Amino acid sequence: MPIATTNPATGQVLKTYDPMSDEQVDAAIERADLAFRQLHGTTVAQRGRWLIAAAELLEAERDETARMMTTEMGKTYAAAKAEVTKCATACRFYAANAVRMLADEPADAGAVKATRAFIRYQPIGPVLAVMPWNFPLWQVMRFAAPALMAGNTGLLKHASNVPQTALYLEELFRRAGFPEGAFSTLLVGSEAVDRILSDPRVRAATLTGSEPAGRSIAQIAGRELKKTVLELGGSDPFVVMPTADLDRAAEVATTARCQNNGQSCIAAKRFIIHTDVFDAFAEKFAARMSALTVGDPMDDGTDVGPLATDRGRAEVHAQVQDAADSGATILCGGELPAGDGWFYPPTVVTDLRPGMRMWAEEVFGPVAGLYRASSYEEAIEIANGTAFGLGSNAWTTDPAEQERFATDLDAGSVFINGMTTSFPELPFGGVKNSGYGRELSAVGMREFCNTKTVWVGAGEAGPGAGAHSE
Ligand SMILES: O=CCCCC(=O)O
Repeated sequence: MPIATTNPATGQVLKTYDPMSDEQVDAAIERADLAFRQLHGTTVAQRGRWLIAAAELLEAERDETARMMTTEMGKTYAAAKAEVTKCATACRFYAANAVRMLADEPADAGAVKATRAFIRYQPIGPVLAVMPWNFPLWQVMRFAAPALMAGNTGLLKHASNVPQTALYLEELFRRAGFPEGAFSTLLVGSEAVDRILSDPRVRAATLTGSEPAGRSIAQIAGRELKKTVLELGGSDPFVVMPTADLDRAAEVATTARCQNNGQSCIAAKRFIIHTDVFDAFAEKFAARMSALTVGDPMDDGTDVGPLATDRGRAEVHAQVQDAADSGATILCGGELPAGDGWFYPPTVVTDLRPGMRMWAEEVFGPVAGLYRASSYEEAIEIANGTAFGLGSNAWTTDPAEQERFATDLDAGSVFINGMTTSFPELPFGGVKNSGYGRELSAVGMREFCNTKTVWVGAGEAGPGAGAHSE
């Protein structure tokens, strides 16, 4: 894929970039390594001041930054503005909380025969971040803000269709005051990742992206014995039980499926509805999905903009057609629109069966699959019956059922009577083929820290010397 900005609303190529040479990449790695040593000599409070400066820049430049993102990947301007604001909030959150998150953690010295014992969180060095286009600012920020606060440096290999956003991020951190090299963008194709991650100066990698991309990074990192955090695809269930508020559930389901033009790993994708309320929910949901306005993402009245790439749209349509050809019912949408731009209508498909692509695959567009469950147990079986386990949603007002869903849904998060979303305060990540490790919160920040055990004895032969063998 060429490194270029192509407006998904028109299909027009607006700007192209030459990939960086190996020499340029090596120089950036060297700068990241030097900046790591420099950051080591700074306090958390100093790094917090730089991060607050980044937040201020984001807030001041919100509208033009949002316009750039909309032009590069098609999300609505309103959603892009919200994304910039969310990034600023995350910067402020980590600036305010990193001292607490990185503080030495005392342990029970007596229990380990020490005079003092504690855990110290220390940075590990330059981290490679391989990031996707769908939340081009946020996905990077949720890695960068905690990583920089911890004292790590970042090397960004962003998706090839968002080069302007990638370059903006490098500039943002430099203008905010972080040392040269603390955060660098590498304009390279994915074939360069093996060489970068194999460099001994690069200590770890984080990837948000597809399952194949995750496997590839994990393979390289395994060979090189480097830590990875992987946030991969999802096919999140959205279960609706008879006690749920159906109007509210249908409204949130529509947002949960069509947020970001349907292109979010944590979008609800499989709607598992109890038989008793299936018909009522299906009617309300299809009506809401059909009422969404698809069009120019810069227009305030648009709910759903174009998909980011022509290839992505072709894939979504092929999945819908495969279901229709195999006997599924299309309640709304499903037609490829004529004209320029990679638009796709909000679509609801039901009567899905095993063997259809939509049954097993993630659909990365505004397409919902509706499934019928005759009991709680069947709902759980369908919900957990995929290779993914990122987010999950369940709608019920029965407290006992809420408890059961919280335990039984096999996913990195469970949202009851709401939709999956990310917060700087809460860990974010998945299980099964949705990846491993966590981003955000103290848990995410510590993924790229050396969790160092410090044991201090009195120096006498005896307790300290013998402690390890007991
Ligand atoms: O594709 C992943 C989307 C994550 C969005 C979020 O963090 O809210």
